[in-house]
Amino acid sequence: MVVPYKHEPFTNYGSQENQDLYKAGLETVSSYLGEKYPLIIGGERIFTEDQIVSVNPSNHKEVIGSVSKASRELAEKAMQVADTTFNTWKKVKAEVRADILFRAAAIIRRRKEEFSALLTKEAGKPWNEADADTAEAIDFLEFYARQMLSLKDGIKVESRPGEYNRFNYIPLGVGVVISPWNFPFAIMAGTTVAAVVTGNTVLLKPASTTPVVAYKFIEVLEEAGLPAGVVNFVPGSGAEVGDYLVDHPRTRFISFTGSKDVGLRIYERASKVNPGQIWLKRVIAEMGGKDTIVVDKEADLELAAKSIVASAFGFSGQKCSACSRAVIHQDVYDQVLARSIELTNELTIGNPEERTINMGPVNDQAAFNKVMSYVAIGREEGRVVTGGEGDDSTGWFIKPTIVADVAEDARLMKEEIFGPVVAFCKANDFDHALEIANNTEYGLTGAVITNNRANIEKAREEFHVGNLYFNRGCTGAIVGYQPFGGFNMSGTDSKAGGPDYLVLHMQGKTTSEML
Ligand SMILES: NC(=O)c1ccc[n+]([C@@H]2O[C@H](COP(=O)([O-])OP(=O)(O)OC[C@H]3O[C@@H](n4cnc5c(N)ncnc54)[C@H](O)[C@@H]3O)[C@@H](O)[C@H]2O)c1
Ligand SMILES: N[C@@H](CCC=O)C(=O)O
Repeated sequence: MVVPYKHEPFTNYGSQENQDLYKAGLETVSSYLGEKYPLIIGGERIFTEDQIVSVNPSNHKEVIGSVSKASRELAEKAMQVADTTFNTWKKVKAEVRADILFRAAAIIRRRKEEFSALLTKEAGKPWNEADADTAEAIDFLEFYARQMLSLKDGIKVESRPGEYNRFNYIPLGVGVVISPWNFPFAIMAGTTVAAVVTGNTVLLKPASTTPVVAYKFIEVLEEAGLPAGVVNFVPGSGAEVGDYLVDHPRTRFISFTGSKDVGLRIYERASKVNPGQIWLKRVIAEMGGKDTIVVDKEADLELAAKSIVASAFGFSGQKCSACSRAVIHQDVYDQVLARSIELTNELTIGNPEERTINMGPVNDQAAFNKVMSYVAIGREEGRVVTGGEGDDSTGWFIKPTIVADVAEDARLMKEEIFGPVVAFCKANDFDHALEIANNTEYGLTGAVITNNRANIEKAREEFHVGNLYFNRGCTGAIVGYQPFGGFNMSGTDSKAGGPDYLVLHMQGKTTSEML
């Protein structure tokens, strides 16, 4: 009997014991810095000359590891292995598949601080953010395992006298899982195991700036008993390996999380039926956001400022759910802006290996350049009232930046920045605020801070986002509690961590037997 699902608690780093554990995690990670990692195809370790070098974004001279890079030939080899392994894996009982996930969760729980410390080193996550990423990876394993157990016998359908009808789910085939660097553990692991527990085999292409944590996760799956060939680890260039696998006629589905541009490219390419292909590929695509916190005039203004600052600058604003627009009723705009500036100025920025650091670096030089270019745009489109400076000499650090008095149709209000920059925009009234909140092509998260019940109900109906929160920030969905995914150009709204997610990786089969 499996105990009911409960999300993994976050670690209290106020305790000395937990601080010591985290430091021990950092030491463990330091002991393997700079190692070389192979591809894994059918359990075989393959080293290539061409390598992806993963560096610490807080200190770009520190190499986290060098990971072998798949060529098209190796991607083809991996596809053949995954395709063959599907014939055996699809017949493994759902209980056995689920048990592997439960076991993997237990292994990660035992190595929690090591994984979190690795996320600090490889992705620049402060302790609490790294801990949340690790906890979410555990949650996905625990939640999807239970979901599979509840789906394994199908869904009851009606039968008439003399007839026995059944409706069951069967797996799809080979899935290509393409993951982003910003939740390099949770999203990479969650998307991989959702495909695996439903009986599919996987080619995992992790993001190129965070491949080491993905390799460590594959080791966990192996230790948990996952047979060789079920998950094949094929890091590589998106353009080369990504396109090749997306186009491949034996690819049955693609599970992608990342930017709108790449998501659209995948969606379009996957729609083409290539020679030898006998199915329509399925695409799960979770993409970007331009997420808004709306503040009403009847609201707890301290809560509003705290929610904006935490959602805008948590993990340097590098969450698809991050608040990049604060839309505030004109009557309270000045107060919320002033308090948000004060709170922002209290944030500590630096190498997140130090526990007291609130905000670390951005991901890489490209991210640094992009975010700084939006800061420059912000100077033209509004008033930079705090932050606005960057330093890429040792790591890619950008001060948390507030741009005030931005017009509702400005670029800063429309385009995903994916960094620590938030635009403040004044609304005439609550209806106007909702209109501004909806004026983007995205529709991922949003929050409304208000004490007005009628306005809560209005927003519930009219604020068009996949994840809408009231009187809290707009980040931090919990697996199994707040299924996560967005509308419009934010993706296919697949709702990771939700009750419908696994079904996207399967096909329904009806059998009807005359008795
Ligand atoms: N909606 C969500 O749940 C969610 C979650 C996390 C991140 N995101 C979004 O992800 C983006 C940040 O992540 P990113 O910078 O890693 O995104 P990205 O689109 O640059 O890369 C995502 C993945 O796609 C791969 N890729 C690149 N080109 C490819 C191609 N032609 N074919 C196949 N794969 C290819 C990359 O190597 C990487 O593994 C942001 O836009 C963010 O909003 C969305
Ligand atoms: N699920 C995360 C965001 C994932 C994307 O970056 C949240 O709810 O904040």
